[in-house]
Amino acid sequence: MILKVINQSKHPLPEYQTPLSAGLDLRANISEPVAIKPLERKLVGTGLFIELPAGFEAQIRPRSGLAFKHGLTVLNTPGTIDADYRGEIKVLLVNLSSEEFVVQDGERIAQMVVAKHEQIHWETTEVLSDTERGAGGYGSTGKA
Ligand SMILES: O=c1ccn([C@H]2C[C@H](O)[C@@H](COP(=O)(O)OP(=O)(O)OP(=O)(O)O)O2)c(=O)[nH]1
Ligand SMILES: [Mg+2]
Repeated sequence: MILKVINQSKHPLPEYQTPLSAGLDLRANISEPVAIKPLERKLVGTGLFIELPAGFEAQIRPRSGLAFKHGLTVLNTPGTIDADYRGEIKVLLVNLSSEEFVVQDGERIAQMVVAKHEQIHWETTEVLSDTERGAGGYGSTGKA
């Protein structure tokens, strides 16, 4: 699909790193490095503004490498970019490690997955259909 974008960052547009990648890596667009202390969170801009078609959302997800190596993840993962949002795409990073992490300008800090979604209309009812699972959850299938 084609996605309209305004690129106000100093970096090239995000790219799929491999032919079948689901996510486009997003780069930090910052005037100076951003230090994130242990358990601190920082909102980091990308300089990107998009216009998603109706029925689509963009999800902002962590990069597993940063999470594994540095404990750096996206606090609100998956972040939701609504189709009617016209502001800058920002990434809410949180440092879950015991060491400070410094984000550099242009660093790939998260990935964006564009996905279709439904919008529902409620139908209020008194009864839901019977299923084998019923109300079981939270590990219910592991029990004897
Ligand atoms: O990681 C994110 C999450 C959200 N947004 C932008 C796009 C999204 O459309 C808007 C609102 O996000 P959300 O609905 O998650 O936040 P909210 O706390 O419910 O704020 P609002 O009342 O503005 O919807 O903020 C981002 O740039 N990055
Ligand atoms: Mg909201």
